[in-house]
Amino acid sequence: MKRLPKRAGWLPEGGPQRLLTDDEIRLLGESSFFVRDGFVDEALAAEARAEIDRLAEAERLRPAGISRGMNYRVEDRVRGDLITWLDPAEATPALAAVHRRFEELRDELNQQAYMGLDYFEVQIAQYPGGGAGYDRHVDAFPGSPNRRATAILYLNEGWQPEHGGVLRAWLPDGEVREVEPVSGRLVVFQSDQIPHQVMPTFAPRWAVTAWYRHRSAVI
Ligand SMILES: O=C(O)CCC(=O)C(=O)O
Ligand SMILES: [Fe+2]
Repeated sequence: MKRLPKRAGWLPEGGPQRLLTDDEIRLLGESSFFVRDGFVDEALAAEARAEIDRLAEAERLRPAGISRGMNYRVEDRVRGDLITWLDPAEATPALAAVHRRFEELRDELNQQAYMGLDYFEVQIAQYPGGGAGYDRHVDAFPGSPNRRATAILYLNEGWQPEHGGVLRAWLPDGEVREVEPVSGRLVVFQSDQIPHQVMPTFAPRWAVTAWYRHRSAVI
């Protein structure tokens, strides 16, 4: 059979466009953590933030709790954000586009890092300012078949150091990283490996977080 000729501009050199770089994949393996800027462009970030504000105005966000089931409680000294879960079937356009981006990220993590992620859930969180934060925690217990990867996208245009609200993360090699939640920035880490904390926030702070699981995981 005759092979199709290569067409310039059809596929980039080296095959389909990849979302993650080799360095990011390597960092996720070695440090369980990486940060990438520009995961979504400014216009999409601004529109997603506006859509979250409209959800807040419609009182669709509620105080986040800690723990699940019988231990669930709202404890705003531990965790001061307002949240809702993002249902792609009902999402407004920019938030639906953000959801698709997280889906592409899942596919890429599976293809490049063999993470076996089937299922993910996406949470929208807004910290109101006034010193709200989230105490040090891990998103999954080590070795449990629960959350495998966490990806956090920030939507805060014009973030200033005096706004606080950095993500502080303790890496396995002892390094402590501080990440400013600037618009379009994505943080990805292995959910059971990285204790982290949202430092007190003195301006409203928006984040969208995806947690990726394996199909067999107990919810
Ligand atoms: O917004 C952040 O930077 C992190 C939030 C977080 O740790 C969580 O929701 O589990
Ligand atoms: Fe967390």
